Amino acid sequence: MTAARLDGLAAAAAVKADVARRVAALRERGVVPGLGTLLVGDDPASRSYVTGKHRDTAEVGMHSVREELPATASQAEILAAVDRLNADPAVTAFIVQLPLPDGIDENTVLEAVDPDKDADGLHPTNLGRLVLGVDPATAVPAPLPCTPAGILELLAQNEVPVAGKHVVVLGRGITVGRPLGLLLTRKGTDATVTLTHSRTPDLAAEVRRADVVVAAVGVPHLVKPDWVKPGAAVLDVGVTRVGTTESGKAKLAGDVDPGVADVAGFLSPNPGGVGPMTRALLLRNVVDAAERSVPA
Ligand SMILES: Nc1nc2c(c(=O)[nH]1)N[C@@H](CN(C=O)c1ccc(C(=O)N[C@@H](CCC(=O)O)C(=O)O)cc1)CN2
Repeated sequence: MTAARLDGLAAAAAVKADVARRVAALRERGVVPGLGTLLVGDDPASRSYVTGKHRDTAEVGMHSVREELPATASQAEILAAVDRLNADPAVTAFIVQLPLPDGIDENTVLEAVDPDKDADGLHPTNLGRLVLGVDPATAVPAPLPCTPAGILELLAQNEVPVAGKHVVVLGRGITVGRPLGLLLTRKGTDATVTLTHSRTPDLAAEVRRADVVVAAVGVPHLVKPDWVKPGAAVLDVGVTRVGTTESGKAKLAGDVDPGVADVAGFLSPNPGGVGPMTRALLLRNVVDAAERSVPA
């Protein structure tokens, strides 16, 4: 078996086309949605993700505002930058690029973001709304964390069902695993989820029971072909820089062994799978926030 490719670039293009249409409609009403970003430090991966986010905003007709601080910035300086973005009328919603440098309390920084301007869905109020919103029909509208929402969109566009299926998520982090478990178990989505982590005793045995596997741990090629049920859908989210090419470009490895393509029914490439969806769903969160801010 060769797995069908869950092409994140194609799926992200469809999301971005819809966002661009909605941005154009808002502009006709005099509203220009704006994304703000705050980058602290000089991690090359974070810098390249933030640069990509600004490129995306230009592509869909949005405005963007970029705040940068050195790796030596204090917690107070970071909180002051968050306050500037909270107060900036040109910023509809913004993100604080994670991870923050060692010694900075990430939760305090995320909590300082105005929940109405939270483009990442990571403010405790918005995560709480996700917890409460097990029934989307009665839920308060709130941004969803971008990678989990992107994974659901990628599966939906490729008609991979999750309702009634067993999804095994590897990784309990706040940007992917934990909110993904909440999203997948909402009414209407109706998956059964096993959320695994570094202390799960027999990871291979858990993964073998999965109809859908989401690997978000950052361990190169952790998920082996003999862990995967034939025909399962496998989403490769984690990424590790494992060196540099001769031309100086970073060499990346996903969490999924390439041999899994011979066993799985569907496989997201990495790069080119979930990463572009994370960026596209960020744009959707910003345009959602802009539409919420104007009368219907
Ligand atoms: N505030 C946040 N910080 C971080 C998040 C997040 O959702 N919010 N997620 C990740 C990083 N991330 C977005 O910020 C992100 C990761 C990967 C990609 C992406 O498009 N990757 C490309 C490959 C890019 C490369 O060559 O390095 C791909 O997969 O094709 C976009 C965004 C942690 N921090």
